[in-house]
Amino acid sequence: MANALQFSATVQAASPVFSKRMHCQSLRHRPSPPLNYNYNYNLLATSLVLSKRSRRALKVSCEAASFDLLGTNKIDNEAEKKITCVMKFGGSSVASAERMREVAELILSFPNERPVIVLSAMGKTTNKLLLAGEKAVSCGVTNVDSIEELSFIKELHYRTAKELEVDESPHGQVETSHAAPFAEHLEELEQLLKGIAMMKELTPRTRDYLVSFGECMSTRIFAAYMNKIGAKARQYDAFEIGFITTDDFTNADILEATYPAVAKSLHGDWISDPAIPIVTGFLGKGWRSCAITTLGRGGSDLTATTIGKALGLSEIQVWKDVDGVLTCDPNIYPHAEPVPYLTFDEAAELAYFGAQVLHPQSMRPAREADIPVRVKNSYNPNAPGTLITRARDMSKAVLTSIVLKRNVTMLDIASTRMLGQFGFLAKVFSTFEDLGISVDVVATSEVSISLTLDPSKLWSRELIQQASELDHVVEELEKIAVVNLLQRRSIISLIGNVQRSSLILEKAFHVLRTLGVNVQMISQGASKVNISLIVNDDEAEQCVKSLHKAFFETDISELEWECVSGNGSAST
Ligand SMILES: Nc1ncnc2c1ncn2[C@@H]1O[C@H](COP(=O)(O)OP(=O)(O)O)[C@@H](O)[C@H]1O
Ligand SMILES: N[C@@H](CC(=O)OP(=O)(O)O)C(=O)O
Repeated sequence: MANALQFSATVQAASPVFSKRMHCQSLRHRPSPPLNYNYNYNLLATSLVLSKRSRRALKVSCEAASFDLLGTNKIDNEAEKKITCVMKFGGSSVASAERMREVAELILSFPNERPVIVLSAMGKTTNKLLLAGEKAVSCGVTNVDSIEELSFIKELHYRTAKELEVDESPHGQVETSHAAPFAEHLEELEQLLKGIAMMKELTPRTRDYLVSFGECMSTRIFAAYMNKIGAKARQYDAFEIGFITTDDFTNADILEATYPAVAKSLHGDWISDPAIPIVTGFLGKGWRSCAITTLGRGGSDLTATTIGKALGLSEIQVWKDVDGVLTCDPNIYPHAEPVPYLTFDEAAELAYFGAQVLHPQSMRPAREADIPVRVKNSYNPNAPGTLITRARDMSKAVLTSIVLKRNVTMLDIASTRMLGQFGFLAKVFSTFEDLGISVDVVATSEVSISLTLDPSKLWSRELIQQASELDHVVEELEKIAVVNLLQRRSIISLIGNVQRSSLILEKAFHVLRTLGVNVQMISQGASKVNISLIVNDDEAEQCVKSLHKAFFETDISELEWECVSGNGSAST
């Protein structure tokens, strides 16, 4: 069964439902530093004082939610013309003072644009914060100040502020527009790590609160710098301006109420006192918990597309450290090349199946509002980048990109009953639904089903929990089927013009056969842009390299020659 080659349409995991009504609870502010260390930091994170700013944000969110229900667009058209685009800069683009200077210059080099800026945390700050949190769990309260990652983060932010000549701490002074009041965040971060050390536990909720310091500090420093050089800017914490999410800590989804709330906040301020908005990427506020949530790793892309849709902007730009979306991960194969055009479907599939360059959910708001997304390189702004739109000319398109998702768990499930049994698939999928596990790729026959489990959902849990969950899945499925669990598999996704699937498959199987690789499952997505192949983890990289050579380093006419028939058609 493990090697059985099956072919069927992919059943995509159901998209999260966005219909929950926004619950207008009090929007709470970041907790004040504790008066002493003898506290439960979990309670601390929820028992908060409503600041003046939070009360204003609450009012704005509630008004915006009711304004949405009325369906009336109160924002006047003149104002709508003013903000033109959103520009998101990832961690690599704002990793140092020098990079921040270059990004500021880049923003100001578009005098006709009036952008909203979305920033990620500086460089690898998010990883460092997570590591610091892990270390705090076991290091003991008195050793927190010697956590290496904490020192690194402090040093990086103080040094950057110093090099940019912005005040890091307006304590005791009147807060000026070029002050970057992040010193209090660093104090608070240390208190939080002490809280974690005391509790010896790092919950998903605390993890989100912990990583939020990265974006809160980078945006404050950058906004202060913009003001210092005379470009009037205003910093915003996304969780204070209406980014309302589910309470799925570490992987929250944006709720519908976000769009009118964010539009109202940003437009309102723009109209009364225009200044370039500098917004924290990645962060939101849980609609029930009112605690800070994060949108999953790389979530600032989603912040940017959400703002694009909220404000009805004409373009969404995501600035990275590569020349756009590439034909494969450059870390696997350095000869990867930029892809000039993509459809939303292709980009979404590419991101969902593991291309780190875009957040998996980030295409949804752009597609819903039909706003072009441009992926550009902040290190090389002259490179054309990748333009992602609803449709593109597919007449010459064969393969667009190859994506690798590693460390995937595959299940072969064969019914214990014979042919014609109804309800088998329903039972299998309801088991996954009950256990809250989503499925990536599926191939079925009448009595058997092969599928892979979404590692981002499964692996975000603790290791022990993962193992017991997998055991539980197998146990449940064994009530109706013979189950074979296969770990350390990889999904190779061939993103492109599936109207030419015969050509793609012929070529791909020729390559894989030459390598002696046995494909264990194959599935063609209903989206018609993706063919997924499952192979062993240890064979996967070589497969990607060889596939890349065959598809992208071979003259297209050679591919055409092999193609018996099949004109591409425009994708919509
Ligand atoms: N298909 C791909 N195209 C482009 N980049 C890719 C691809 N697959 C993986 N990557 C990696 O994604 C990185 C860019 O994404 P990311 O780290 O999120 O950037 P940023 O932090 O600037 O937002 C690149 O440096 C590259 O190593
Ligand atoms: N800082 C967050 C959010 C983000 O979007 O980052 P980046 O744009 O650097 O991928 C992360 O590292 O996941």
